[in-house]
Order: sequence, then structure tokens, then C-alpha cells
Amino acid sequence: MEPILKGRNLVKRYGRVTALDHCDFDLMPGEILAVIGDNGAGKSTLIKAVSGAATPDEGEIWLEGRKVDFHSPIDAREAGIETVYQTLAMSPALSITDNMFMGREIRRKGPLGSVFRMLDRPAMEKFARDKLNELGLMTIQNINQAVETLSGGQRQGVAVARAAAFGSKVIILDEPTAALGVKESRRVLDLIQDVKSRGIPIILISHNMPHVFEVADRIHVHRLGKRLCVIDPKDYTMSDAVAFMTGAKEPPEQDRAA
Ligand SMILES: Nc1ncnc2c1ncn2[C@@H]1O[C@H](COP(=O)(O)OP(=O)(O)OP(=O)(O)O)[C@@H](O)[C@H]1O
Repeated sequence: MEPILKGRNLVKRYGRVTALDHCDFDLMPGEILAVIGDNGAGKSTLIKAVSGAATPDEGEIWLEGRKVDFHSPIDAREAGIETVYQTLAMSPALSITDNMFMGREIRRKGPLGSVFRMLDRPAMEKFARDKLNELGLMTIQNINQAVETLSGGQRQGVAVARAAAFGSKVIILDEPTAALGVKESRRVLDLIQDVKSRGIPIILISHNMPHVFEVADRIHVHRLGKRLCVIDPKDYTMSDAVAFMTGAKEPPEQDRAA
């Protein structure tokens, strides 16, 4: 099976710091791939490279077997890679519906839409409601409620629903549970599984080992700017993973990345 998203030999330097040092990366279709690593290992830089937020100095990125060259997050988004950052890009004062669309609004049919740019609000509200429903997020009562009135978990839910709604091929979640309580984290983990069950692969960056071990199919361990190994969470303990991450222990040969 070919990876849906693949990085080869990625290098990114910031002055004297090499944040990515000939790094490889593979996301397989339909999987949840966790990316773990110590602070400063280069996880965010890797994610920025595959999501268009940073241009690598060297190396190649392939999406569905085609080489891609992203110059901005918009390029990546248009190609089907949606990133949900911990600091959610949402407008708190706007409604859930408006936040779901942001730049992709449905216009009225005919000249009212094309000339006067009038929005088809009923269609937008229906779409938003359907999408939240599909993902079991209808604890949200009112689709026209401002996002600032939602709980942290619900906001994360809206952001993930937005990513899942627009035909994404890959969803990247950066520390989705970091700011959440136990119950809200639970909801977000369930939501991640739901998105996976729709066939959309997910890259999950997280420092939370129990969460990683609960949902990930494979774990990419990042150390010193590159992929050290990829492990199956069923074969290792959380303390093994942390030991690989920090360099306290070396992974066995068969799991080492080339
Ligand atoms: N814009 C930048 N300018 C200069 N140095 C940077 C920049 N972005 C990242 N770095 C450096 O690159 C290295 C990798 O950083 P990165 O943020 O990718 O690590 P990380 O694994 O995501 O860390 P954390 O878990 O702490 O978020 C670090 O040494 C960091 O200081």
C-alpha cells in the first residue's frame, strides 16, 4: 500500500538550527498516525512542512502519489490537507455556522449570489447542522450560537467537523486535547475515531501518551529533527515510547526508520 502523504529527505533550517534533518514521513490511507517527540525535536516544523506553513529547504512531499509544492497553508488546504491548530483559527464572536464556512460560504443562486454576494443562510445552517450531527456533535444546541459561548471541547469539535466537512484527504490535529478536561478530551478522542471511521486519515501531534496509545494505529517517534522509528502501540509500552523519544533507550533494528 502506498502512503497517502509522504515526505522524503525533508530539511528545514532556521539560521544555525536544523529543525528538520533529512526527515522522512509516511501517512498510510485511513490510519491515525501519532507524531511524538521531545520539546524542540521538530514535530511542529514537520507538520508545517506538510501543511504548507513552512517551505522546506530540501526534500520532497508527495500527496496521493503526486509531488506537491506548497507555498502557503491555502495551497495545502486546496489540495485537501486541513490542519487544526491548538490555537484554533476561529472567530469567537461569530456563530458556529459562520466559523464552519469561513471563506467557503454558500451564495444564493443566480445574480443575488454572484453579483450581490448574498449568502444562502438556510443552506449554510443545514450543512453545518448535518455535519455536526454526522459526527455526533449535536450536544451543541444552537447552530447560530457564538463560538465564544462553547466549551473548549465543543470548539475543538467544530474545528474538526469543519476539517472533515470539506472533503479533506488528510486532517492534522496539533495537540487537540492539550487544553481540555477529562470529559472534553474523551469527546475529542471519540471524534477522532469517528473521523477515522469515515476513511479520513489523521496525523495527531500530542504529548499525551495515554491519548496517543489509545487512538493511534502507528506512532512516528521524532528525535533530533528526524524520524527515529515508527512503532505499533500494541508492541510497546508508554515508557518505551518515552525512552525512545528522549534517547534513554534505542529502538530495535526492525522498527528503526531508514
Ligand atoms: N521560526 C523559527 N525560527 C527559529 N527557530 C525555530 C523556528 N521554528 C522552530 N525553530 C527551532 O527548530 C527546532 C524544532 O522546533 P519545533 O517547534 O519544530 O519542535 P517541536 O518538536 O514541535 O517542539 P515542541 O514539542 O516543544 O512544540 C527548535 O530548536 C526550535 O527552536
